[in-house]
Amino acid sequence: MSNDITSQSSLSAPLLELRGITAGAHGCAALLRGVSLTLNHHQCLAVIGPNGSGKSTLLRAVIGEIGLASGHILLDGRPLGSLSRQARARSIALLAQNDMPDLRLTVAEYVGLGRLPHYADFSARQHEEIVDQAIDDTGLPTLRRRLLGTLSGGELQRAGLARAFAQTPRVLLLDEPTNHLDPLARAQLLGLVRARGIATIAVLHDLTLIESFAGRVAVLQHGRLVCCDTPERALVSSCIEPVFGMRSFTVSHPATGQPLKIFEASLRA
Ligand SMILES: Nc1ncnc2c1ncn2[C@@H]1O[C@H](COP(=O)(O)OP(=O)(O)OP(=O)(O)O)[C@@H](O)[C@H]1O
Repeated sequence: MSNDITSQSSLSAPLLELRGITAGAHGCAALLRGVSLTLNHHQCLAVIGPNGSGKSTLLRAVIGEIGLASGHILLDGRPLGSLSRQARARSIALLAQNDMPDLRLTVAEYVGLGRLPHYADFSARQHEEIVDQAIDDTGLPTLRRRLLGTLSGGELQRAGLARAFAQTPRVLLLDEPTNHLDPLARAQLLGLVRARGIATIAVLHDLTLIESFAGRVAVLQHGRLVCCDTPERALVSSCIEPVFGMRSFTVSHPATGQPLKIFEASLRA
């Protein structure tokens, strides 16, 4: 086993690899079934799928909140399970869907929590600089001393992203990070993530944002991976319609002439 792992650590190996993982909450049928995925350095992978298809479960399995019934998760070719909690927290940050931070914290205090896994390895000054940078990068410098309880939903979302940035992870996991955000703010937040260059897995519901954000898209249905490909190839009717019940069309952008995907969604009672 150890030889196998060593040989995985070459530069060409993916940063994160899920090999046939099956996982579920205690006493439940499997919520993920044989999912295999790879995430390369600096790559953005979008995970899409209907409600309840296992997207959050996938992220929770990667951070070790949910145990695997079978399969392996490797970081740089090493089983994640062989890493200490601290080593894992230094490497992987999660911005969860229903993060409930203590609303009495200031933005700076909250973002500073991202430094905890690195606490002993940096001076107070260095921690402060990293926190300040994360706050600046997410456009929150004027809110540094504000209590979380006074922020709007979108500001709170950006503070959560700043905390994840401050953790300086190698892999960033984002669970519906554009919730609560207006259309411009959604694009801005995903732009911030891309610009950061961290390998990222983001659960997204807004299919129109994916092409400009992600290099690959994983489509989940009933806990199974039904497709993982480039947005161009994955966001087509043959993949999308059986999963979401809606069609996808590629049209020519009226201003730029670039291919543009539109998704047909009809209201259903
Ligand atoms: N602790 C648990 N116990 C029982 N069932 C669970 C548990 N956690 C998740 N589930 C079930 O697992 C399935 C997948 O949940 P998950 O949260 O991963 O879905 P999702 O794709 O992220 O959904 P959404 O888009 O609604 O956020 C759902 O049917 C959910 O009810």
